[in-house]
Amino acid sequence: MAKDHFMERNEFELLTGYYSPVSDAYMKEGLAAAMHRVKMCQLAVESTSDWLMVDSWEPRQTTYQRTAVVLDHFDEELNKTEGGILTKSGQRKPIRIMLLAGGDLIASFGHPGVWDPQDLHHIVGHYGSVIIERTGTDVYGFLLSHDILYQHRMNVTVIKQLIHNDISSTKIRLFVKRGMSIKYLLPNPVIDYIHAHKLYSYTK
Ligand SMILES: Nc1ncnc2c1ncn2[C@@H]1O[C@H](COP(=O)(O)OP(=O)(O)OP(=O)(O)O)[C@@H](O)[C@H]1O
Ligand SMILES: NC(=O)c1ccc[n+]([C@@H]2O[C@H](COP(=O)(O)O)[C@@H](O)[C@H]2O)c1
Repeated sequence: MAKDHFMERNEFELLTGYYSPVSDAYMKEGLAAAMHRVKMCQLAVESTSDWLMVDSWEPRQTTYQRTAVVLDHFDEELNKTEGGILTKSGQRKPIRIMLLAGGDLIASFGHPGVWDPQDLHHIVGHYGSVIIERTGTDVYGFLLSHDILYQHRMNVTVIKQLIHNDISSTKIRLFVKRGMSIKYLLPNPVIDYIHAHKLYSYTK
């Protein structure tokens, strides 16, 4: 959906998208070890996408890295180390980095103590965000009500979900735990990997 959005407009040329799985230091209940999550993301993009990739810097970190710091990492690697993108004219141009997230993640910007306001200015003001609508979250209402998001609203692109997709990784993990089928909910190589490594307390 994000790709379609950018292909339809001439504002940006979409270069690539990176999955950046959170490190084990985040300690979110139910998550598999980072090495498995990286592998599953790799299997997913290899089998389904010509523009998505996986970056393993964040999951390799031994301490939790806030999202603002993760975006800085991409900026450092793509724009400072690489010098941006080489254009046809032989010149280098800086790459615009943005946070691609679902509506629920953006709604968490309003949860007290979860995000540092300085980080939010950095993420949305300096980088910008592409938000995919998600069932259960009123993204437009939230954009209006949240002071920092509203201040940087020109840097926020909301993408409408034309077909509602309420798939959730928590539900997928629960299905596996209960021995229920996850066929058609994830790419087959990922399903095979989950079963082969007995992730999410899967027992036959
Ligand atoms: N069905 C969906 N529609 C839109 N965005 C989604 C959807 N599922 C996940 N995302 C987005 O993908 C990113 C990663 O999500 P995460 O790994 O936390 O999984 P999740 O499905 O949101 O987890 P949970 O089941 O706990 O809600 C977040 O930005 C989230 O908003
Ligand atoms: N302060 C922050 O930078 C902050 C806060 C909450 C979640 N996040 C990020 O959001 C993503 C999703 O987190 P949850 O699965 O907890 O919703 C993770 O990548 C996490 O690092 C960042």
